[in-house]
Formats: sequence, C-alpha cells, structure tokens
Amino acid sequence: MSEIKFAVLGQFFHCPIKGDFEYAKKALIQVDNNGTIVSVMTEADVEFQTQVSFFSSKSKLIELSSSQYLMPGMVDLHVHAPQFPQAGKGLDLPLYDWLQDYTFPLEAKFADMDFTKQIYPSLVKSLLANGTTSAVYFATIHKDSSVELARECLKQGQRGYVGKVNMDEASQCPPFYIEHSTADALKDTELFIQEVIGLEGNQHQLVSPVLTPRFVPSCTSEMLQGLGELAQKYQCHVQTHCSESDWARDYSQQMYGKTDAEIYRDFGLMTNRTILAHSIFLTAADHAIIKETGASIAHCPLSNMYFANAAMQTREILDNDLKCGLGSDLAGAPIPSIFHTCLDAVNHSRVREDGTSTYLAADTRGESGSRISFLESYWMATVGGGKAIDAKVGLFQVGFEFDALVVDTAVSDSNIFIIDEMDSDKDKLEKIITLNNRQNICKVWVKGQLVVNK
Ligand SMILES: O=c1[nH]c(=O)c2nc[nH]c2[nH]1
Repeated sequence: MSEIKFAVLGQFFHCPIKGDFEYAKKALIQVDNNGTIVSVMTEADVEFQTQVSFFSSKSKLIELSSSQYLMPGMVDLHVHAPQFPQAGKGLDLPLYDWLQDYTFPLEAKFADMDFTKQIYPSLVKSLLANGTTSAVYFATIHKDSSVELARECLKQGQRGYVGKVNMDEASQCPPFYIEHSTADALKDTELFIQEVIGLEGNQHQLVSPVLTPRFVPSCTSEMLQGLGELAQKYQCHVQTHCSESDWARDYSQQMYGKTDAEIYRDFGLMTNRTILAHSIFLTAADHAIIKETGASIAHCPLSNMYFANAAMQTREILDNDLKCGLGSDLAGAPIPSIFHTCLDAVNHSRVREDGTSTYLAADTRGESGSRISFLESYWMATVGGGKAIDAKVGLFQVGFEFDALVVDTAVSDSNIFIIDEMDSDKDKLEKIITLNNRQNICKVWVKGQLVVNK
C-alpha cells in the first residue's frame, strides 16, 4: 500500500450528479504518494478526529481557513496554445477570414523554437493560475514545437493532452502554413505520439498525445484516413472541430455530402477518446453517432458567439446524456478561465432561450426550455471534462486523482462576497462559479502535486 503524502482538512464542493452539488462542511481528504485520493471522511466518521490528530502530528495536515473552499480542478477541453498572443484582439472577422488573416500567420511562427519557448511557458502558467488542472491543446503543424508544449506541461505539472495539428489541403491552407506532404505529416505525427509518450518524466502519462486533424476543410481525405489508422493503432485521443459554423458545415456537405460527425466516423476518427470542439449544427443522426461511439463534445460558449452564427444545443446534449465538457477555445475567445466559461455557457443558453429581437413578441422570440443551470455548467467543467479526457478527475472520491484548487473568498482583491447568514450553500457555490478570479485561487494540485501555492 502506498504511503499518505498529505491530508487536506476543510470544506469542499463538488458535483457528483449533473445539475446538483454536494457540500461538505468539514472533511478530511487523504492523498497518497501517487496523487490518488485514498480516503474521504467527514465529521460523522468515528475515526475523523483521530485521523486529523495523526496527520497533524506528522506535519502532513493542510488545514483550510473558513474562507477557503476546496474544489475539483477545472478541465479545459479546447485550447489553441499558439493563439495565446492573439487573445483579446482580432475577433472582428468571421471564421474563415479570421483563420487566414490572423491565426495562420501567428501559428506559422511556431516553426521557431525560440518563439515557442517564449510563449508556451506563460500560457501553461496562466491556465494553472486560473485553476485549469487539465488542458486539451491544439499546438501547430510543427512536431518539435508541439513536443515542447507537452514538455512544458510536464515541467509545470499540468495534465496536458497535446496535439500536433494536421492540415494539408492546399486550397484551404496558405503556402506558408501547410504540411510539406501528407505522407511526411503522418510520419511526423506518429513520431510525435512516440516522443510525447516517451518524454523524460512522463512515466505516469501526465501528458498524452492527441491526434489533431484541424477540421474537415483543412484536411485531405488521405490525411483523415491516415489519422484514423493512427487512432486505431495507438488508441490515443483525437480532437478536431465539428460543425462549428454555417460555412464549415456547408463545406463538408459540398465535399462529402455528409456531416462532420459522419465524415469523422467513416475515417475511423470517432472513438470514446474523441473530443469534438463546438458541435453546433448537430443533426439527430449526429447525436446518435456521438452517443454510440462515446465521443465527447467541447462546448465553447464564448467563441460560439463570435464564429458559430447560431446557439449551441446544450440543453438537448445534456438531456440526451452525450459526453460534454467546456472549452475556453483560446483565442477564438479571449479568457483563459474555465470558471468564466461556466458563466458564458449559462449566458449563452439564456440568450438562446429568450431570443433577441425586440421586433418579435416575447413568446416567439426564443427557444423555450433551453437554459442550463450554473450547476450544470460547473458539472461540465469538472466531471464532464474528466469523462471526456477519460481521466478520474473532477470529484473528491476514493480512487480519483487529486486534481484540486483552493478558492479563498477573503483575499483582499476578491470579487466574491459571501455572508454566511444570508447565503445558502448553493448560493456560495454559484457565487464562486460566477465571480471567481485567478486572485482567489491560492493553491492548485495536479495528481497530488502542488503546482500553484500563494
Ligand atoms: O475557433 C476556431 N479556432 C481555430 O483555430 C479553428 N481552426 C479551425 N476551426 C477553428 N475554430
């Protein structure tokens, strides 16, 4: 049996059931040397006090104050790592022009390893500081630079899922940012997988390679076929964009006469380790394919407002029990915080429910019954994300990895203002979800390793 590394004493929130939450006022969570939760006790347990005294005497007790809340680490299912320098600018164009004018020229710069090493450490640091313990990254088409991102995740202790992007369709990719050849790109991708798995210090697979066809328009059918074969060979994760805008949806129909989900399925890219970013224009048949294959959706509410030209079917996706988590979609949206994404997801659904045009009567303006709750969005950010990456994270339960953060509502520059006599436990959790900022996050652990400590 492995040794206990530390035990945390304090209050916690988590959401074992979608749309609901659990609050423990005083709990003791024991974490072993592998970073796994081996015991969760509350005051009702007879052994509670004895265990607290024991860990205290061994100097292994981390005791939270009354303004501090232990919460599961956040999972960001969709981050474009090289777009970090672009965050907060250039969202004036539709998707196609945005890619061609702003994004591809920036991503092309990552051929330069010095530039890579200038950007990626700051990105990983920023995400960790915002409580993102697991991140699923698109890197660029460059193998070495993409491996460097995985190395950086490992160095800073973030659970990273990193993809070398694949794009080889000459009519859609600029000459300065396209694979040299499909065959070379597939060889590079296979090498990338092997190099990430074999990175020094990655014995526990904290970082994993992800097959990453950018989206249907940027890939030839030979590329999709080759990546599908690699997905079967290595059983690794797959990530891509799915039916994200009118333009992208129509492109797939014109080229293949199929939806994106059908195309990915037919090329062997839909597995229970596939993460489909956006997934706005889903048909009933797409829902069935996603459910049957066990693929997941990364809901990116803020970038959908810029690029999707439509609102997400979040209510139906949750009701249909499709696997779904949240993505920041840096830098199709500017904010590197999944807490913020939770708020965006709720706002997005409320605008859909209410509709927008003041020229229409209230009862014809929106799509009634389509809102989601704060608890559902928080569930997606933690448990839903954990299921998508196929990792035991997102809950404080025995056997789960200790990926966690501490929110302190009493830091001097806090936006969260809690009054114990006035706020129910649910009020407190909703305030934390909606008002939390990086200054409130004072500790972050990934796999039991303390990676942020303020
Ligand atoms: O939001 C997006 N960001 C991207 O970089 C991208 N590439 C294809 N489709 C995309 N959508």
